[in-house]
Amino acid sequence: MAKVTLSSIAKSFGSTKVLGGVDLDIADGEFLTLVGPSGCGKSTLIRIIAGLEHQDGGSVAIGGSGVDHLRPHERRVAMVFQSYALYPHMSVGANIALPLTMSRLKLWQRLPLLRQISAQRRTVMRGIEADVAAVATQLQLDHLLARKPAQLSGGQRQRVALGRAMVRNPDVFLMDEPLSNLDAKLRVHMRTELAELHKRLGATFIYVTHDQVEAMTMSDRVAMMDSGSVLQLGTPSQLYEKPASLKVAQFIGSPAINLLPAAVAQGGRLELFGRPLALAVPLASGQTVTLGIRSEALSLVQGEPVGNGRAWFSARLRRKENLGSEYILHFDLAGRDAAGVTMRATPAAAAGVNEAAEVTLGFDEAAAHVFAADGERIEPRGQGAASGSVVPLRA
Ligand SMILES: Nc1ncnc2c1ncn2[C@@H]1O[C@H](COP(=O)(O)OP(=O)(O)OP(=O)(O)O)[C@@H](O)[C@H]1O
Repeated sequence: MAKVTLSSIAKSFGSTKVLGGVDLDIADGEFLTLVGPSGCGKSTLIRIIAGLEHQDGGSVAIGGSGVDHLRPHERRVAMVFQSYALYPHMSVGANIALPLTMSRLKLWQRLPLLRQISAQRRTVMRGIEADVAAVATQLQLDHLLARKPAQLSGGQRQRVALGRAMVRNPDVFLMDEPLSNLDAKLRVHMRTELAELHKRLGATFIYVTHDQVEAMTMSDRVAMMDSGSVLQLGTPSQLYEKPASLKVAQFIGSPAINLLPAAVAQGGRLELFGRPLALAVPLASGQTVTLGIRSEALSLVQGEPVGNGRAWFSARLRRKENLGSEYILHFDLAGRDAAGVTMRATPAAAAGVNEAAEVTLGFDEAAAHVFAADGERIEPRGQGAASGSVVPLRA
C-alpha cells in the first residue's frame, strides 16, 4: 500500500491553464475524493497520477518514490474509468484477466498457435484463473465470467471494471467518475459497495466526482477543487460545517446553502434586513457580507421572536417538496434583495403551514457562516447560544 504525494503539479493545454500548482498529501490507505465543478481539472490531475498525462511542472511520488519517469503500468496504480473501457469481444473472465495475461505471459505465449503447445503457459494461466476467480467471488461475478459485457447490466459492467483493477493488486486505485453511467438507485448501492471494498482492501483510493453526495458519503477526506486549484481539503464534516469559502459552502450540501446579504453597521455589528444581530465582524461599517445558513438550521417560529443569539425574518411559502421522510419547504423573501430560502421540515411541521402563507423563520446566529465580499470565510465575534425564547415548530 502507498501514500501519494503531489507537489506543485501544474498543467496547461495550449494556452489554457488547467492546474495551477496543486499540492496534496494522500495517506496510505486513505479514501480521498477530488470534487468540484465540471472542467476544474479533477480528471487531469488523476490522469497525471496514473501517468496517462504528463504534468508541465511539479512531481508525483507514490510510496515515497518519484514516479514521473515511470510508465502507467509501472506505477502500481489501477484506474477505473467512467466508460468502464471493457473489451466487447472478450468474456468477463478474459476482461478481468487481461492485465495479468499482459504482464505474466510472454508475447509468444499469447500467440494463437504457439500458446496451445506451451506447458509453461498452462501453469501461468492456472495462476491467473485462480486470481480472477478470487476477485470474481469478492465482487459476486462468479456466475457471469463467461458472458460478454453487452450481456451485463450497468452495475455488473462497473463491477467487471473494478475487478480488472483489483486483479492487479495495485497500491493505489484511481477512479474517474466510475458511477456516473449508473441510474440513481444503483449509484446509491454502489457507493456502499465501494466504501466496503475500500475497507476490505485497505488500499489508497483516489476518487474523482462532481457529485458532492458521493464525495461526502464515501471519503475519509475531500479535496474541493475549482479552476485548477484545491480550495479546501478536509473531512466531509469539516467541509460541511466549516466551509473555508463561499464556493465550498455553495458546492457542498443539498439543498444548497441559503445565502442572505447582511450589512456591516457601527462596530462591525451585522444587520439582517435592517434588524441588528449579535454577530460582529472585523470589517468597517458600510460593507456587505453574505450569511450562509443551512436549510436544517432554519425553523418556523411563532410568537414574538426575541432573544440574544436568535435571528429571524419573514418569508412566504412558495412550494412544499415532499421527500417522503421529510419536506423541503421553499420560501420567497418578498420585497427583499435576496433569493429565496429552503428549509427542511418534518411532515408534521410542513402540514402546519399553507402555501402562500406569510411565516417567520428563525435561526441560531451561531449556526450562520459569514463570508466577506471576496468569498472568504470570516469568523465573527459574539455568536451567542440560543436564548430558548423562540418556539421552533419543527420538533
Ligand atoms: N486533452 C486536452 N486538450 C485540451 N484541453 C483539455 C484536454 N483535457 C482536458 N482539457 C481541458 O482542461 C480542463 C479541465 O478538464 P478536466 O477533464 O480535468 O476537468 P474535470 O474537472 O474532470 O471536468 P468533468 O467533471 O467535466 O470531467 C477543461 O477545460 C478541459 O476542456
